[in-house]
Amino acid sequence: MDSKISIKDLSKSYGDVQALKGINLDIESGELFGLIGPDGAGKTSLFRLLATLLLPDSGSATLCGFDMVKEYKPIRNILGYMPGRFSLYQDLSVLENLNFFATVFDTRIEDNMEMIRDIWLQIEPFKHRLAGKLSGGMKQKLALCCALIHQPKILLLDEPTTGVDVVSRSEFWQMLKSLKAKGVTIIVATPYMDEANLCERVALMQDGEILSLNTPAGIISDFGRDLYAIQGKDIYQLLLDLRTYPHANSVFPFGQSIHYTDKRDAISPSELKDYLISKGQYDIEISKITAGIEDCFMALSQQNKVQA
Ligand SMILES: Nc1ncnc2c1ncn2[C@@H]1O[C@H](COP(=O)(O)OP(=O)(O)OP(=O)(O)O)[C@@H](O)[C@H]1O
Repeated sequence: MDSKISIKDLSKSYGDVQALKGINLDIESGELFGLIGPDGAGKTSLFRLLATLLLPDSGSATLCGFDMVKEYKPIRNILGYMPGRFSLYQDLSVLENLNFFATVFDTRIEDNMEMIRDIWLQIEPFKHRLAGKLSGGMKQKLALCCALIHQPKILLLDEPTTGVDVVSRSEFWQMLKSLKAKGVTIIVATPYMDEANLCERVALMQDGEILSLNTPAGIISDFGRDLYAIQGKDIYQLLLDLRTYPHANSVFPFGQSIHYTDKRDAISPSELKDYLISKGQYDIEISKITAGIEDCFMALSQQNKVQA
């Protein structure tokens, strides 16, 4: 069965808040796709519409060829949804949770073991432990097993790695790659820009709109400006001084440095350094760097706000 997702002009508002503003998106069968954006971008609203838990104000979507509104029943059978926050029963054991989700879909754990075996083996030693007593990483693995127990064709994962340690995050992405190899179409929503690089294609979202839709490499190659990392002793004053530099195009704090682009095509770092020294800065280091997804997101977001 073709497990494509096709979204056309999808909009959703809650009162005055326009959560989704005419989203158009096609996701191929078996693709590992990322919805990347900060809190409030509209990722959960899009998932809840696709999971047939909300009705759109306008627009449409098909999943595996089924219409999201008219054919919601077959969609519920071919879709696995792991919501961001609550999805497990904290006062049921690991095994009881899994059994519960299997029963909801009128199936049995043993009939679907092939699909979940790799993940299940990691949590089986804790099968009698209450879900509420599991670590964050273990809860996430159990939630993934529960979302997969009916062998869905499409899997929606809403911020699955939020609040999870680095090792569990990396293990989780490894699991997603194995699921993709089994042919499951996967959409992962995440606020972590670095996770974009683990997807085949991503949509960068903000304020209910898609700012860019491409492969991670394509998004980076569209950045189109020289980017500099600037360090100095007083990072906050450095930020203020750069923001008042007449040639500054963008100035964003980034860890221990400031990421800077200039309005001019070519710049002389020594001229910029002289300006900063004239402002009382010292121990300044300026180095040209390659843009990351977060730099691209900031640039697109700034551009979008200027156009609005
Ligand atoms: N039930 C609701 N009632 C009113 N406003 C809502 C509701 N659900 C979401 N919103 C608003 O819609 C916008 C999009 O929210 P949504 O939850 O879809 O975004 P998100 O990217 O998933 O962010 P988050 O991680 O915070 O959930 C936000 O401004 C949010 O405050």
